[in-house]
Amino acid sequence: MPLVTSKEMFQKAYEGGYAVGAFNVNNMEIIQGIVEAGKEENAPLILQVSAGARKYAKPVYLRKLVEAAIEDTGLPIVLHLDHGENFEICKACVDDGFTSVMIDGSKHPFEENIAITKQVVEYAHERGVVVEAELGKLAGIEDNVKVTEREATFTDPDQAVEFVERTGVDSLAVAIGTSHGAYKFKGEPKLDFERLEKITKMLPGFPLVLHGASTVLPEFVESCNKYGGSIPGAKGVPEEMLKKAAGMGVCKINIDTDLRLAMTASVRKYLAENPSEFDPRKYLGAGRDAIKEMVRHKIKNVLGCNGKA
Ligand SMILES: O=C(CO)COP(=O)(O)O
Ligand SMILES: O=C[C@H](O)COP(=O)(O)O
Ligand SMILES: [Zn+2]
Ligand SMILES: [Zn+2]
Repeated sequence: MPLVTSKEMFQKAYEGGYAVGAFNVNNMEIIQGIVEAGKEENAPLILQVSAGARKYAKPVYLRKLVEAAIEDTGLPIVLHLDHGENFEICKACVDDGFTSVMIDGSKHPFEENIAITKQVVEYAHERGVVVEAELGKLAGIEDNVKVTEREATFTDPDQAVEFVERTGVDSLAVAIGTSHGAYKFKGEPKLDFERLEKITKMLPGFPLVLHGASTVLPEFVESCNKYGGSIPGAKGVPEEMLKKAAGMGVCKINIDTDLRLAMTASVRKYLAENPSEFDPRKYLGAGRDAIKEMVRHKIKNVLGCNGKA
């Protein structure tokens, strides 16, 4: 099975009322943990690479690791660029063999976002690659740029329809109250489901994407803090809300922070409990196992994409 696009994946997910997990990858252990879980659960997978990940690992290493994951598992896997900020990085990834790219023009005014998205769609579609765009602005941290809650804006449903029609984009990330990182809510978690419902009704059959969708499970935060970490007050999107969104046209759910927490908690614990151990395979192996368990949990208990490969 070669790399696939998300076209058919999203269609099946939309009709089935479930979502496909899009997991951020940065190194071999993360990739192996994710695909081992995907294989055991027979789930379709989206592996996404940010600009920061490309810088950290070098593009060729990530691409070859994902190729290895496909050869190893035989799963349908989408290789996706996460938050491409301009045409050039999207083009580089299309040319590099990615099957999906995100052009994130959400920080630009509406007309500019349309123009830049159209340019990417044109280039990508000619080469059989699908495109995700973003409308509305999420709060939180992205590539070290902090968008404050005041600067964040929710997606306007009328604009979403116009945006999709004019750009020809394949999926759209919407802002309904989620945010990137481990600090998503100060008080009670709340998402604007009325807005989501409106968008879904006005764009029937069209796949939507939810960014900033980590749950920040308390046991992992507690474990980080117990073994020398300091991440007080972290809070994410409750699992029930993610399940609800998956039944409302959201076909792709982005998860990065929960992987980071799983890996960090397990590495901290391993090193704290085994102070004389210095073989990186031991603690990175513990990190890989934790990633695998986290992804299995997401696939089975939150996304509902188990058995859908
Ligand atoms: O949206 C994301 C990647 O694009 C990840 O969101 P989290 O920070 O909630 O994991
Ligand atoms: O949305 C952002 C993702 O979590 C990727 O984060 P990063 O830019 O630090 O790799
Ligand atoms: Zn964005
Ligand atoms: Zn994101």
